[in-house]
Amino acid sequence: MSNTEPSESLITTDVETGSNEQTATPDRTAVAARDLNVFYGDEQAIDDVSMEIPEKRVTALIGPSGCGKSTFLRCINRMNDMIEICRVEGEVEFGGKNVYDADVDPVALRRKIGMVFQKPNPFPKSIRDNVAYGLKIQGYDGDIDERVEESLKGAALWDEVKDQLDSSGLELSGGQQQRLCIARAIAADPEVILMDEPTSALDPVAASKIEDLIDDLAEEYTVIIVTHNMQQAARISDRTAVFLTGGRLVEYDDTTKIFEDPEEQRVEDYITGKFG
Ligand SMILES: Nc1ncnc2c1ncn2[C@@H]1O[C@H](COP(=O)(O)OP(=O)(O)OP(=O)(O)O)[C@@H](O)[C@H]1O
Repeated sequence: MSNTEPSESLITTDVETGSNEQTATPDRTAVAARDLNVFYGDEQAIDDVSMEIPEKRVTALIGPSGCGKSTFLRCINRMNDMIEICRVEGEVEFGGKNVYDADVDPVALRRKIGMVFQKPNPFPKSIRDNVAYGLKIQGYDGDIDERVEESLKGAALWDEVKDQLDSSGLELSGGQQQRLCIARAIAADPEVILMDEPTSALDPVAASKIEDLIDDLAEEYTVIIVTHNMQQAARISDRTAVFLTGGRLVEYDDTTKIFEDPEEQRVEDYITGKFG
């Protein structure tokens, strides 16, 4: 939330030299979870999680299967609203507001906080309409073709599809379909893009293109990504949050710190493959 003071832990200073000649710009917080608890019926999936996620950075959520990463991600844009037995307590602050406040429109929220899923899910429509569909529904009054082009460029797909915009999105390869879904999210002009294991259904070459794209996206958007692939988290993220069983956030820090010198033995054990 841009009107919130950045937390001290996110302020980068040159500790070694104490130099303040190059004053680093402190990261601003894009999304903050506060005392978040999530239940499916009687079962608790997220246990009292608080964390501030910096703007225009890549934040990775890692941890063993079932530890609540996807649940946490889905809380951020209220995708869990779709799950009847799911109950959320606590707050997720975005844009200076708790997204769970009664006056927040979840549809508008999801335009600002887009989502990309594990399996690419383009609509059975043309490439153009996949990107334009949301704009049309929204009653966008700008130049739709221009926006389609910009979004496809932003998703590093334009050069590959510019001559076939009227072909079905389903005819694209898996990696291209995933980039089309990213273009669809970008078209809505989001601030945050949530990604739930966006490369796990792709071959290594397609996955690597998405990783490069994520790096570019972070220049403009806040990216929050769930990944099972620790090398991927280490390669692409600035911050890493480690969740362990029971939906507890065990450690959250700069990615290099998490991977090179974690505070918690449990985190080191997880990262070195001793469990999970
Ligand atoms: N729709 C649902 N209904 C009931 N329980 C659910 C639902 N979704 C998740 N859970 C439970 O909540 C807990 C956390 O699941 P979640 O999918 O968030 O974990 P995860 O860390 O993303 O797992 P994975 O890495 O396997 O995708 C698990 O115990 C899971 O069984």
